[in-house]
Amino acid sequence: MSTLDLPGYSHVYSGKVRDLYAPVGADGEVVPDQLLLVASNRLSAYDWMMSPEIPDKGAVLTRLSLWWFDQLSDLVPNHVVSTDVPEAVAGRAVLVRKLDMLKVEAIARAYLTGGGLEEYREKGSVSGVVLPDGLVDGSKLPEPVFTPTTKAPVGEHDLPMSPAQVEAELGAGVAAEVSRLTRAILARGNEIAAERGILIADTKVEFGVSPDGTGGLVLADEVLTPDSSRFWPAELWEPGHPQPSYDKQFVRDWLTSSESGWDRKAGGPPPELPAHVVEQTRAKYVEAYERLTGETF
Ligand SMILES: N#Cc1c(N)ncnc1-c1cnn(CCN2CCOCC2)c1
Repeated sequence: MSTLDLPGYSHVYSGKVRDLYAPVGADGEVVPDQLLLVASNRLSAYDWMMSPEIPDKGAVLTRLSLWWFDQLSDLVPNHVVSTDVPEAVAGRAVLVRKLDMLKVEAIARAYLTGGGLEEYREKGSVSGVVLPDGLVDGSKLPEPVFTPTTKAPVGEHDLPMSPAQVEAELGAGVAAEVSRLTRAILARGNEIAAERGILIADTKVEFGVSPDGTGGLVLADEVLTPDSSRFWPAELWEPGHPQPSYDKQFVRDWLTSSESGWDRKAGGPPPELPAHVVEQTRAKYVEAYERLTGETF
């Protein structure tokens, strides 16, 4: 993964699909209260980084996240400062307030699948919340459930956190507010997305607080994008089996088809994606953005 040489910025961190830079002042010192959040065109599937990248993915998801921040501004303040960013990352980067980030991945689930379904099948509950009997893969939950995890180091897996662990990490008051806001964000997201034919099964958001201790929780990172959430086409929703992913299904279907020649269980890396899969995947990201926002990419 190559980081960019951005004059006026120093590289801080690279995740699977996004990179973080710190602005550097004329004196060569890092500007202490801002960061540049850059969305790449990288795509991960089945825990592998795909090649080639998906053109415009970073720009589409950045625009979508900015749109959601605006839709949610009555619910929670956010970290966005400006989209006045270096030309090299124009359209796919945001200047943000540097926050003290909470050490909890704030996840809420509106539909049961993935790790939540596994826990439900084992315990009849998820993150301590007892659920009705008879739920299956893709079942809609009576209401969004907060299912927090730790923030594991790169290469390790996030681990489920019990309510007691979250309270120990954040304090009872902040823990309750994080739970409330995370569920409210997903509920609002689904109100809007459902009108556009998209179901958001679950989402991961991140909160921070101002380093000077003033104010309350601030919504950071990205919000309600196909990278942070499971997007499902509403017209294909059918509980009882894995749902098609709005944005990654073309990649998954090709990788698991005989055409790719990839044996996922063998443990080796996946092959290069063919052009038609790359193009179809780009088109799905653009379609999600345009259906949700009503704007043309
Ligand atoms: N958004 C945002 C944001 C913000 N507004 N303020 C401070 N930090 C972050 C941020 C963005 N990504 N990460 C996770 C990656 N960390 C990078 C450092 O090392 C630990 C992992 C933190």
